[in-house]
Amino acid sequence: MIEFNNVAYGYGGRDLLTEISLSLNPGSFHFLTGPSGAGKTTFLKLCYRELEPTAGQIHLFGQATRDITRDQVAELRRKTGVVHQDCKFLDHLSVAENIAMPLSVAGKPMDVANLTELMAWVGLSERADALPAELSGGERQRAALARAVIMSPDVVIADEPTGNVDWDMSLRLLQLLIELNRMGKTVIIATHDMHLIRQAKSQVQTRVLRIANRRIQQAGVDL
Ligand SMILES: Nc1ncnc2c1ncn2[C@@H]1O[C@H](COP(=O)(O)OP(=O)(O)OP(=O)(O)O)[C@@H](O)[C@H]1O
Repeated sequence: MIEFNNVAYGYGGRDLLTEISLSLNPGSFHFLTGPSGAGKTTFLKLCYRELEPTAGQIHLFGQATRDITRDQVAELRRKTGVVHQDCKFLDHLSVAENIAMPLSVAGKPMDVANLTELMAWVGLSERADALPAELSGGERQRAALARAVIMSPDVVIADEPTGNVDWDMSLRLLQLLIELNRMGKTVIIATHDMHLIRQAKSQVQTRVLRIANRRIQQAGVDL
């Protein structure tokens, strides 16, 4: 589903990531960890073709990213739901309208029942008409997750989804991501939080990837 073949990426001519070869299978659950500035967000951006590698090849859904057309990029983005680290919203629109935004951008009709169900799933039914500025950190993250999955993507990528929330909320967010994985979605989570990884390991088969020395290694079982 996501294949890296001897990939390198750097900003300004200096490699940040190098010799990355790995394969993420459909339905798998991955954590990506590593020190601040190691390149986690950069790696995730390569996984949804926000960035193209400076060397090597990436295949997403069987397609070489280098060769794909603009239309195919749009299609590929629809298959991948992303929860960004800073989860931005359109401040003048309600939470429900923000969550439904990917549908309007794609020119798809809004299925109200589906939106209602999705809002209930993330526990935001009561906040549908609120403005983003009125949400707590945990509510923002859950709204961002709902927005990321409204197009029924095959892959869900979350960049530090629990960075600014307490432990109870972290567990709640993790639970939602585990549920998505049980529905068959491939899940990739970047996090510093080893407690979160341990918690997930007790519930779901996960692979932990760690960035060290510009390379990505599979972490051992000692986490
Ligand atoms: N657009 C950019 N231009 C130049 N340098 C960048 C750019 N984006 C990121 N970097 C640099 O690349 C390095 C890796 O950034 P990245 O955000 O991928 O790391 P990270 O592991 O996600 O960090 P954190 O855990 O702090 O979020 C950092 O040194 C960062 O300053």
